[in-house]
Amino acid sequence: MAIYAIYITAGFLGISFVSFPPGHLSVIWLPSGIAFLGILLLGPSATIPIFLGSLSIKLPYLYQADAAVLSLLTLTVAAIIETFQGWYAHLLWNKIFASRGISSGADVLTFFTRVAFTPCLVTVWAIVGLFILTGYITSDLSPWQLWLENTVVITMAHTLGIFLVVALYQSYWLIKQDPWTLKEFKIGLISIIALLVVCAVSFSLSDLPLYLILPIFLVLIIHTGYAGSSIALTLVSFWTIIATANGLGPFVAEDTYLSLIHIMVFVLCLGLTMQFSALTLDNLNANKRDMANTIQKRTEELEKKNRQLLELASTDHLTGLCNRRSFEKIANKELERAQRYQTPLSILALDLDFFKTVNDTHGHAFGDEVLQTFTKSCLECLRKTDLMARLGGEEFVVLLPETTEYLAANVGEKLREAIEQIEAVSPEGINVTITCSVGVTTGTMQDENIAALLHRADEALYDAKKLGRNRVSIYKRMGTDTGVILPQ
Ligand SMILES: Nc1nc2c(ncn2[C@@H]2O[C@H](COP(=O)(O)OP(=O)(O)OP(=O)(O)O)[C@@H](O)[C@H]2O)c(=O)[nH]1
Repeated sequence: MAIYAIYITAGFLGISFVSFPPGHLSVIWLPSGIAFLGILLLGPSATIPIFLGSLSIKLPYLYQADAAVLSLLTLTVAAIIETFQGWYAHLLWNKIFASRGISSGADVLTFFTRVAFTPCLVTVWAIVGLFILTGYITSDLSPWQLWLENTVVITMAHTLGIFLVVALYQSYWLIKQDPWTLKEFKIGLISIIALLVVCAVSFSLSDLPLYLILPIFLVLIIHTGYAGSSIALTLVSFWTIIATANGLGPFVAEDTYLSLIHIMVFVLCLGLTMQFSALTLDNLNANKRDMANTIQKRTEELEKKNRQLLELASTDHLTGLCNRRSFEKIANKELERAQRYQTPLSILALDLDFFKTVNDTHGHAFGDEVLQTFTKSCLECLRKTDLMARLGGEEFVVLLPETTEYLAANVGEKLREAIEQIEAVSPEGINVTITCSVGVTTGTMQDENIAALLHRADEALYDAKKLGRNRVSIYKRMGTDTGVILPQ
């Protein structure tokens, strides 16, 4: 019902406002576009209202009471041909554009020639022939000339009808999918008003300002793309047709057919050029956006990979602790800070006792498990501000900021006791106890870097091993080595 109402409204408006005598040749036959769109959207069920609409529009003008049967027969055949035109156009659309719509500059040309023009070309000559044969279109011209002129003009009218309706429909969807921003809306509105003013001046005072529509269209294309330029095209087309039909503007010619051809060529050239440019620009902008998104995505991926690499480069893969490289970097900073602010800083060197035996007896994989359990137990005893690292093999170190030598020794003792409690079950089901030796030292103002502390902690650790293992040993200073200036 809605299709029927829209179809006959457009048809009667076309006939009354934008038709030229004789024979009510509409310049742009919008019903052909509505028929196409109706069938495209609603399927076969739309053919009935379109057929009835086509019949209804022509009835008041072409029905002759004295030849009622012939009139009705002619109108029915014409309505069938027009309905077929919409059906055929929808078939072509489905074949070419169903999946992508009109989405590039080249598509505009393909759509115009294949979907809008071809169905009109194969149907209009028959309608015109029928009207000439039945005497509805007459003139002084020879029948062939009359047929040719009318076929050309009406084919173009129907083609432009499909072209403009589809452009408006696509614009509607584009704006619905991606609504205009306030800026786009303002620019679109101002440009369209400017176009209408230019048209008004051109059609009433002088033809010259008509050229101004080109730069205004350019602004519209840049800011509102295909959607804005299609809306403007429709408005300019109707403005042109109404003005010309009223004898105004540059398209008025002595011969009606010439006027029609002028308008059609104008609308056609303007439409194809603007839509081609708009879609090409829209695609360029879309590609630019895609490219920016891809670059951003790739950059984020790269940053993530870099972070992972950095983590891998600074972490020991078995225990998840810092490796020597990252430990030294952090510990050197801590040492500088301790020396600068005169705060205590100590380190512990830890080494599992007889770990080689564990490996040799129960296998390397179990040895790995022991190293992980050892790490976990140590971390549970330490503060978040302490830093434990694996320097290599079964050699570990703990950095204890804000911790004096005495307190560090206590921490070492706590760790030693915790490790002693570990009961690891070997693959053979044997409970394996482990112990560790700990060397303790604290920072001095003379320490140039953390390596000096590591060296002393190692010496203390060596002492612990020498004294029987499973014990904590504090580095003993002697002679020149007594410069402990950091608070104790
Ligand atoms: N399972 C395992 N073993 C390791 C790893 N890194 C080093 N080791 C082993 O740790 C053992 C260290 O042995 P040694 O340096 O002789 O020391 P130890 O047997 O613990 O004896 P002391 O330190 O004198 O008590 C060697 O057998 C190494 O193969 C590792 O990542 N996983």
